[in-house]
Amino acid sequence: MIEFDHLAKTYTSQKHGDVQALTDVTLSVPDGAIQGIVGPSGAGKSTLLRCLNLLEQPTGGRIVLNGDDLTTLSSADLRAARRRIGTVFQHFELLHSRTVADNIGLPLELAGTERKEREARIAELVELVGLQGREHSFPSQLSGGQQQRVGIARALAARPDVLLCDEPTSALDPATTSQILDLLVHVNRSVGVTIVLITHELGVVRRICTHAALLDRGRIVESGSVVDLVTDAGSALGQLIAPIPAALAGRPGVALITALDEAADQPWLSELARTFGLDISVVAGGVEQIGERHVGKLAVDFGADVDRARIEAYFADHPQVHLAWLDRLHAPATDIEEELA
Ligand SMILES: Nc1ncnc2c1ncn2[C@@H]1O[C@H](COP(=O)(O)OP(=O)(O)OP(=O)(O)O)[C@@H](O)[C@H]1O
Repeated sequence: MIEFDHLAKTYTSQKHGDVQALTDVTLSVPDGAIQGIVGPSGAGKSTLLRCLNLLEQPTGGRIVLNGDDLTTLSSADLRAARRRIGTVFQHFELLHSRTVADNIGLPLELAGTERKEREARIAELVELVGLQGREHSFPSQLSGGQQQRVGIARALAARPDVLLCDEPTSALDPATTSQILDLLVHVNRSVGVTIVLITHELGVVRRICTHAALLDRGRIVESGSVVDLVTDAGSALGQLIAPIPAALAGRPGVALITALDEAADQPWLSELARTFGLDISVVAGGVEQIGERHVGKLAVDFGADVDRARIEAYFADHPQVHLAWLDRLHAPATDIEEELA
């Protein structure tokens, strides 16, 4: 478990004075989660990342990793703690004069691991990330996706508790992005490493994250499991991850109906229409795969004159399906939405 506990970071410089990059960040990341952190430019994502990988000292609050407070470590303990956090970078950051194997083994070399043990670990990692046969290639001989595979293997070399991914796919084309995201899920499941992923791309969150947090102006505005967020009609972050068209906001008689897994596949919509003799139409949404879950999210038009109490009574009897009238919801934060689109 990683706990950000009222974390704060203020940069002080003569030129800009005090800049409060993180104000009061409180967030728990469960073991084995893939935690996405999204936010507009300047929200504090990089600062949060640099505090977590111990490159930056917070000015307030704590970061607790499996019970250890990382913000109060001595410099000797700091070195050991850094090994518990592997970082995957946006632009790979490989050493171009070193082969794939030597890049992957670098953290072990720096930690003084003996050669035989290092070689065995490198072989394991090469297989894990699917780079068999490329061990002796140099980074310049690899595609972007292959270079990121090296970056992921290197970050895992010292068996960290946390894999910190900083925009890991934003330098890659869509097909390669998809392969790298699959690899991150594979690594998460097979090694059990917790992943914290900083991204601008909501599609990445939708595709692989189990948990998400929205950071804005140095604060966590919203956080939770992705499934809870996208099935909560009042969640602005859920709306960003799995949007219903903004044009429908506030339209009378339109409700957002959400359902999970088996419930998402049930013919409850036609049952509803039959039971009440209603003409209803689905105006947006569908059933989507979000991570491993099946999430049904539909905007349904019951007509402006519908007897809401009767419909609500039906949903009260069907707790696996949720209903929220769109004209009773708050408008989503469109400025953040535009930046993250
Ligand atoms: N070394 C620094 N000195 C002073 N201010 C800084 C420093 N690094 C970041 N900041 C400021 O802190 C705030 C948060 O910046 P940060 O880079 O963490 O945001 P971000 O969400 O990662 O943005 P982006 O997505 O554009 O990279 C911004 O106002 C930024 O100007």
